[in-house]
Amino acid sequence: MLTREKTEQILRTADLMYSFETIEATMQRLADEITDKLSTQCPLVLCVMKGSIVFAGHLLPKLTFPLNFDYVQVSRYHNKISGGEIDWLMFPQDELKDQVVLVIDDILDEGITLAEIRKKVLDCGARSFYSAVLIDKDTGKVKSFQADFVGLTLPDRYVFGFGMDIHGAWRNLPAIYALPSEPGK
Ligand SMILES: O=P(O)(O)OC[C@H]1O[C@H](OP(=O)(O)OP(=O)(O)O)[C@H](O)[C@@H]1O
Ligand code: HPA
Repeated sequence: MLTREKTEQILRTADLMYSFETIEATMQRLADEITDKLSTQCPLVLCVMKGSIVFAGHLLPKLTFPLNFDYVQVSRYHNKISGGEIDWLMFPQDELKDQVVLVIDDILDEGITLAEIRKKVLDCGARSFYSAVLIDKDTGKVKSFQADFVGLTLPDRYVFGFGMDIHGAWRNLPAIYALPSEPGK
């Protein structure tokens, strides 16, 4: 875990990428798009913990149609800033058969996490799979996964805030920040 001093220093040297106001407006647009597509289908909405807790908390009250809710918990970054193997910590496999599933995640980076979740959800018998992400990171590479609903895009920098962590910290920030860009990027 980071010290308090180091945690505060990270924020002081970071760049603000999206304010709370921008994120809130984006949330309403996403909710409208999701409503257009899924409002008659009583979807099972799965939020991907931990990162999407803040996104889910703001988006769900804007989805004013019948739905069911549960969560998946996976970790691929393990509080680091580059990804590795996926650890499956919670997966509600018994609930998925014949469901229209909407998975909501904070960030689509390399796309590995959501590609694996989609495979598992469909293997468990879901009728269809949709995904909504708050951030789609422009990695400059072809991804194995595209989201159906995308909030905002960001350049290929490590970002945190609004649910996303930096070494486990700052998920609680109401805006999105990026670590200083590396020279040459
Ligand atoms: O597109 P990818 O490169 O696979 O990365 C995206 C995933 O990484 C983060 O989760 P993380 O493993 O950090 O766990 P967390 O949600 O607990 O922070 C984020 O919340 C996404 O689920
Ligand atoms: O840039 C990121 N920030 C936080 N979590 C992440 N998971 C994948 N990429 C990121």
